[in-house]
Amino acid sequence: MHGSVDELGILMGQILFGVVQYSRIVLKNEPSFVRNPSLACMEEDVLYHIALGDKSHDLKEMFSDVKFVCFGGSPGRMQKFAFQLVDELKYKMTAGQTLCNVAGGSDRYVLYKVGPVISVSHGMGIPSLSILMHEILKLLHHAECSPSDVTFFRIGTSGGLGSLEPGTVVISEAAVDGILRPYMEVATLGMIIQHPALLNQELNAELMAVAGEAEIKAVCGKTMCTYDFYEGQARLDGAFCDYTPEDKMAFLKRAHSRRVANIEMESLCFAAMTHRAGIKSAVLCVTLLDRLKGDQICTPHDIMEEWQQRPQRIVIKYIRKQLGLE
Ligand SMILES: O=P(O)(O)O[C@H]1O[C@H](CO)[C@@H](O)[C@H]1O
Ligand SMILES: O=c1cc[nH]c(=O)[nH]1
Repeated sequence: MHGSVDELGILMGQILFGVVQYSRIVLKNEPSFVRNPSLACMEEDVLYHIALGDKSHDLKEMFSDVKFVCFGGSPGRMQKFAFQLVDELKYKMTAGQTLCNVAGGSDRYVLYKVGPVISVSHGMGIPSLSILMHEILKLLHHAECSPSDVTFFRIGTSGGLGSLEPGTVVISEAAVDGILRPYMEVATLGMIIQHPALLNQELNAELMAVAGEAEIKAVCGKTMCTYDFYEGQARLDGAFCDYTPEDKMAFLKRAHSRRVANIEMESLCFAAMTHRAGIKSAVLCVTLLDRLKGDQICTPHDIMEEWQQRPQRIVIKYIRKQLGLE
């Protein structure tokens, strides 16, 4: 790309036009973990943040049987989830064997594999998830998994809106950004590219049915994904706050009137990147509080632990069904 303003203008026009086309082409295309011709020309692909690589590791041997990838923010939660999978999937380990963090060579994320399931932590916020998503998608590509056979889940926590009893699981029908737009914007080559943040309604219906069977209270609704926990989510308890309690309530009520059921910080990227790859995915987040009633999260730890398990229980039951274990 050359530097003149005119050339840049033409390029922007072409690319911006191309983006509109591009979104449509992606929808018609077969699912694909990667769409990047440069990858084939690289001598080695180093998945730096998960300390794996396509030359340093036999990714096909390690991961070709993966069918489900479960993401969640905290390393501890995803480690516990992995150990729970060992029990629930009746995963056989030889004497003295234990699960190991496959991404242990890096301390950015943890990644465990239990049979056909990956449990991986993504940290907080879109930038952290986005890095991991690129590397997980490339990992599955190098492992020669089939994109139409793999399902991604985000199992997390959120703030609820609109008289949802805390502890309710929200299954996201779509993700919207902090000003309620249904796409993730990525600044690319000096331009803003918009990627639609869509999720799979069929999968959502199956998950709602599974939640019903497990007697876990769950609802479907839009999820607002923000870039910040405090001002981005209209909290009054951040270090800075330039709005009134009335402004906060008016904003949250407006969001709720547009079908927003909960607020968290990764669903937009999760939905946009899985949709772009054509991979089936779902976001299930338990609500930790009703944001129309407050901002601070002060529920006792043991209750919170039990609530956090709820999205995990739904996903485990769904996976067990898919694997013919129930
Ligand atoms: O779902 P988990 O991982 O708990 O993440 C939620 O909690 C964090 C904020 O406390 C944000 O990352 C938000 O999305
Ligand atoms: O209110 C909340 C609770 C959890 N996570 C969020 O992002 N917001």
